[in-house]
Amino acid sequence: MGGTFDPIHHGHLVAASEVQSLLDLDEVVFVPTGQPWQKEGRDVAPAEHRYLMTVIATASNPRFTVSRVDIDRPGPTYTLDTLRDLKKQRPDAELYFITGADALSQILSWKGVDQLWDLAQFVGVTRPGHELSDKGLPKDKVVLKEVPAMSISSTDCRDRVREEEPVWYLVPDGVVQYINKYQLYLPGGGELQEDK
Ligand SMILES: Nc1ncnc2c1ncn2[C@@H]1O[C@H](COP(=O)(O)OP(=O)(O)OP(=O)(O)O)[C@@H](O)[C@H]1O
Ligand SMILES: O=C(O)c1ccc[n+]([C@@H]2O[C@H](COP(=O)([O-])O)[C@@H](O)[C@H]2O)c1
Repeated sequence: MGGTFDPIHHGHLVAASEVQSLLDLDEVVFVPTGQPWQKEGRDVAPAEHRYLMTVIATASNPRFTVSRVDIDRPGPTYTLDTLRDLKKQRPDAELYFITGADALSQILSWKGVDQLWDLAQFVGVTRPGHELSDKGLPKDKVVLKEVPAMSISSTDCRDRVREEEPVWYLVPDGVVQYINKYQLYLPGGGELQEDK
């Protein structure tokens, strides 16, 4: 499952857990984006913070892992590269790429979309406020799944932190504490050790 995870929240985690169970997947690899080019113009927290929050959020699930392939690759993040890198690391694996309904509806705008279908199956999952559809997508490469509705977005979590409203229970406890520790999403916050 690829995502900017700024921050990772229970919508991501429930979707991943549900797809793991429905498809009986051995592993769900969370892949935080390096430079999410379709989010250019937005302030995105440093990749190391997003990576570490993803590690904290997934640590207790033995089937969840986190990959650095996208944050360690320079330049804009393209799923074409993500899937090629994951395939190199797991040559025998059958890959499934999990996306929410909003991301799936944008997939035709992704780099080299025609080549994506040969690299993985795509699993589109329901997300409140977004229509889940495989219109215009190859039917044999895309599967649609209903997951428990979690009306949570990273945008809302960031806004809440900024407004000093709670994000408890929207994100895992360790992620709340991480956000507080580094003052993420607050003016002047989010500095990493090496920034200083
Ligand atoms: N509540 C949710 N339910 C189902 N899927 C979700 C949910 N939130 C995010 N996703 C999916 O997870 C992937 C990564 O999402 P992303 O990290 O951009 O989170 P986001 O909440 O959409 O962030 P932002 O609000 O900053 O745009 C995308 O495929 C997205 O569709
Ligand atoms: O490959 C692309 O061109 C592309 C364009 C936009 C998004 N994606 C991927 O879609 C996933 C969700 O992205 P986002 O921006 O909604 O967090 C993440 O893995 C991104 O790298 C990929």
